[in-house]
Amino acid sequence: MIGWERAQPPPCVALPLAKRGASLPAAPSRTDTCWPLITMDTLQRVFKGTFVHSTRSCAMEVLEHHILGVGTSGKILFLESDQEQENLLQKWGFEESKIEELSQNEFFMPGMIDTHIHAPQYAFVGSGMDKPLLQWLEFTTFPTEETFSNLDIAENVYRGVVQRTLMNGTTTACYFATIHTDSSLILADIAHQYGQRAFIGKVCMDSNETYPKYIESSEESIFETERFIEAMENKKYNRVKPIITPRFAISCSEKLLNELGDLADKFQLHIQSHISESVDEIAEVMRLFPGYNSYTEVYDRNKLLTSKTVMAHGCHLTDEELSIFRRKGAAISHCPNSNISLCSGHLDVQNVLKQKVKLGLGTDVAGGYSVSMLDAIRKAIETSKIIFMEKQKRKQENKTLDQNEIAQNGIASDLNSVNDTDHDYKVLSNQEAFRLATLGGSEALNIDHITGNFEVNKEFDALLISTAPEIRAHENLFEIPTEDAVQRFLFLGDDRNIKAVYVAGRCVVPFPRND
Ligand SMILES: Nc1nc2[nH]cnc2c(=O)[nH]1
Ligand SMILES: [Zn+2]
Repeated sequence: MIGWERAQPPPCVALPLAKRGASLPAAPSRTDTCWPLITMDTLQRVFKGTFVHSTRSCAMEVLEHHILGVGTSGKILFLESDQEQENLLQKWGFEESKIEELSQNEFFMPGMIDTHIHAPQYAFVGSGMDKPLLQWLEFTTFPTEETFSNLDIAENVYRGVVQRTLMNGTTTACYFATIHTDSSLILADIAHQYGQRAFIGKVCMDSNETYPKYIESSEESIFETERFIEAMENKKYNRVKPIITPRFAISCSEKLLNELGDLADKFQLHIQSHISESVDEIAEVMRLFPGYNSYTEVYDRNKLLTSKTVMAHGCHLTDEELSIFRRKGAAISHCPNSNISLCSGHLDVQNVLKQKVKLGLGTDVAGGYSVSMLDAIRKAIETSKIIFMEKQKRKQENKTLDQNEIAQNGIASDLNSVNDTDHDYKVLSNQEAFRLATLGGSEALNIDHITGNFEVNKEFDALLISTAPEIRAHENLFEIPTEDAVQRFLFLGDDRNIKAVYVAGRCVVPFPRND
């Protein structure tokens, strides 16, 4: 079994974290069956300053004057008020002089989680933005992806996308590669080399009416997916895992979808695909799968909707379909840049959250033109504002219709009445968007027991942010309340503000020098 499994109660465990520390328990004897499993985490680094993260109950928690300890395992051992400093140092046997103190302009936030990105499409990011989805796939995307049978092309583009996303603060990326197994393995290796946490999907597609050159048979697709999974297993990467990746229903036969569902189950793997991105796409799916009632049903009846599934877009899902997502514990990756760039539609984030469906953000490079998750945060907020304005406009139009009806008939029919929920619509807050890019992403990928915020025992995936005035001279971010500095970073910041990136406690940006 591979993947980041939620811990089963282990047969034998080390002491609870709170009890670990300076006074180590005696090592068990060699004959003790627990011996190989005991690992003592020792305190490796301590940071002091401001930490900003999300929890289940608080979209954005700002912890000033705090102290955070990271163990050799890469896990967070404590996060407490710095008033506890002396006790903590004593308990963990750590020297005060080794504490790394942040400046007034700096804070730590969790690493961002891109729940949907196409690594090969980095090759043409920012171009081909003048077509709707299906034409864009046919004329821009498939011809480019086809060239990834060439391993040199793959190596070059994949190195670029891993470097660029890491520099922009993506500590976890859920990647689509191409149909080519060997170049997909190169992507896995590069993510591993650079220390990025990643899911890698060898893309599966056995149908392609519009561009038949970029295709595999269903047998080949299953055989190659198994080869990919096995090769990944043999590599034993700690933080890079395979993910079952049917491209979308249009490019997969029912047989292929079904067999991929079986593979996901057999190896207990994560699953990713696209769903209900554009109206034309949905019509095509319903034409190709006449025996199904909805797009969601196509995946669900083929065992592709599980608690480890993340489906990109979902702009046009009905509430009934969303309720299937909720029941199955499947997640949606909201890709607002792509939704706008390809004129696919808007996802109503507030409705998805109301329906209690797991939700993360994705860049969807290169349907989306930015590799930055900060851009995804901004576009998610802007999309929500557009929906808000549309609802306001509808409300105003209906009010006018009502007034006209009253003038004519003395009473208004309720034909024009706006749904109650439309009146309550709230724009997605900055804090909630921040949560979607961090903790939400970890929930969507079902790795929230490992990463997503600064809870003790999770791995330290973090960004050291600097809002110092010399970085952006034209905005005075100096000496403003932390909440305001965070908000301004979310709207105005970029990779220049990201001074360091940590994955599981290891500094991965700036990149280590080779000399
Ligand atoms: N945005 C997007 N949608 C898709 N649907 C199927 N393939 C793709 C893709 O590469 N990008
Ligand atoms: Zn996509």
